[in-house]
Amino acid sequence: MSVLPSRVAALLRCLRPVHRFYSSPVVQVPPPVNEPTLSFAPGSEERACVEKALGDLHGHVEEIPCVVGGREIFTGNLQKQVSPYDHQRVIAHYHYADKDLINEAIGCALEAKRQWEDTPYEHRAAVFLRMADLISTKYRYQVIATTMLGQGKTVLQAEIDSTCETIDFFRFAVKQGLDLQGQPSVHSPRIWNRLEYRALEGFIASISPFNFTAIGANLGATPTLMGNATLWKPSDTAMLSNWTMFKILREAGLPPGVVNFVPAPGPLFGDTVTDSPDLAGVSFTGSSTTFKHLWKLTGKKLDTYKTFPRIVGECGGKNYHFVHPSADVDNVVFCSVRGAFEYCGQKCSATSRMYVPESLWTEIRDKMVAITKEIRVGSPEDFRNFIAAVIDAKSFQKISGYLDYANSSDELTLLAGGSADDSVGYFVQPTIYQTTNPRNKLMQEEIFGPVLTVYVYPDSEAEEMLEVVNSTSVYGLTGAVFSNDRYFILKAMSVLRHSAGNFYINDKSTGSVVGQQPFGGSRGSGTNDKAGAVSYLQKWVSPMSVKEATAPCTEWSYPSVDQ
Ligand SMILES: NC(=O)c1ccc[n+]([C@@H]2O[C@H](COP(=O)([O-])OP(=O)(O)OC[C@H]3O[C@@H](n4cnc5c(N)ncnc54)[C@H](O)[C@@H]3O)[C@@H](O)[C@H]2O)c1
Ligand SMILES: N[C@@H](CCC=O)C(=O)O
Repeated sequence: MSVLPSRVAALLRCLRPVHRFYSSPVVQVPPPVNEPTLSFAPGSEERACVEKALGDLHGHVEEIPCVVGGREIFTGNLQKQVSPYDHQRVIAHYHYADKDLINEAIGCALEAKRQWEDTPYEHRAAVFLRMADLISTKYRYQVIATTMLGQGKTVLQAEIDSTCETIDFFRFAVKQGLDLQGQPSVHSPRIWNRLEYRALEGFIASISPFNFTAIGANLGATPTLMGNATLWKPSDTAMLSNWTMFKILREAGLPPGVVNFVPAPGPLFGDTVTDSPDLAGVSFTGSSTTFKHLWKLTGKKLDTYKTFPRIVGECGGKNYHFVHPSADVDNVVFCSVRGAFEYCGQKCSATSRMYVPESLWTEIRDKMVAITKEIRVGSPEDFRNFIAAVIDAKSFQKISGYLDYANSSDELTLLAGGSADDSVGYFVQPTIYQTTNPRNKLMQEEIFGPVLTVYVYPDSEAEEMLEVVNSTSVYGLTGAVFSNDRYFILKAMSVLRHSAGNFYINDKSTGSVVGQQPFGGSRGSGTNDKAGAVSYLQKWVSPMSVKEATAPCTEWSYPSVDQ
């Protein structure tokens, strides 16, 4: 048979438009909406429920095992978790894993992953939707109470974190996980192109911080939505709430070994997981120091891995409020008090440096100082208190060190607070300093406590000050500009472009909401993969392009080759 006709046909095929097919999702998922935040106002039903849940925990000391491949393991290396606002009150004993158990957990994760990654997306998603519903209903008050007790959150802070944000993480992830599985829309004749969204090859080490129960749950569980298996190392000081979350994952039907709950000393865990050739990813949230250490460890061991581990890290911040002379004073005052002092300044996004024009300073100072003096500090179980204690002795000492330095520095004037007392709990008074040096270390370093430092600038230098804001700290997490001058806002956004991953206009630097303001920063604040967004989930898939020919190849040469 002559090759010419088929060559001509091939040529004609090249000239014809390619066929296009439009794919539709195989399944649809319930459209996610943010979980409504309950008020816990006096007399409300939810107030009564949370009081009961707190009452149920009185005198109770939870014993927390490691859970590896679905087996609860009580190693006997017992640690204790205390309540930060009453450090004599032990709320949990937890068992530390050793190196061998961490390695066993890696083996279990790899084993469990085989079946889990072959499980269709909708079945994995169903578990996540179930987890969200269990938290929203049956376990809402238990999750809140364990977060209040263990991490010292007031009821509203526990609600927005441990229930609302966790629920949002899970429900939005289900939708985002589907959205990210886009398919090629162009197919040449007799070719079908597909993308298979594989889990990563290996296991994921999820290492979470103390300050958000939701972050623990998100780091521990969410990568598994895409078919992965994790080792979740919770923070020592968030153990009780994180254990409560883990039990909910289990009850929702997450198969054994998909998430392995592995309390362990941080450095031992870090060293052991990075020693494994099967390390496929690190999902970390915590301090920049710990993250850099982990990154260096993986870098040093890079030649030992089967694949390049994905490294995601969300870290610290030195978040600012910049006030322009055109700003609304009361808005600045209320936002700054909340931004700086809610949860004792222990949100990574907490406002900790502030720039105020001379013309507004007297009014802003007087109002902020008056409110700060009114703030009640004490046990969150007493609903009159606005903030409780900082997380532990180490943090208390670190913050006290900053107060000692500031109280004796010529560059800083104490306006409110400035004292701390750890006789019962780790209490630090909400504190405001004014500095004469915009680059004083209180304007640069993350303190992670209720300490706000203010620099007052001449009104005429507002634009020049933006560069000072931009270049003062190594972080780039959150920041806010308060102004009613649109051109100034525009200018600020340009100069401060890389100073914040979450930028606020006329609002506080804290309080991002999943699905609305994807969260994360760059510079020293991390890899900015945006928790709660599709970009975070994307890190946990390794797409495979599949090209399938639906008819055989009929020739080996080209029309351009003369016969
Ligand atoms: N950017 C964000 O989204 C975000 C969110 C929450 C908290 N944070 C940051 O987290 C910090 C507070 O959290 P923290 O005090 O729990 O942080 P941390 O760095 O002390 O601890 C975080 C986790 O790392 C573990 N760890 C410690 N050393 C380790 C090692 N060598 N190897 C492996 N794991 C190790 C800890 O046990 C803990 O589980 C603040 O800096 C805050 O800004 C950032
Ligand atoms: N989502 C939180 C930050 C989490 C870090 O601690 C906020 O925006 O306040």
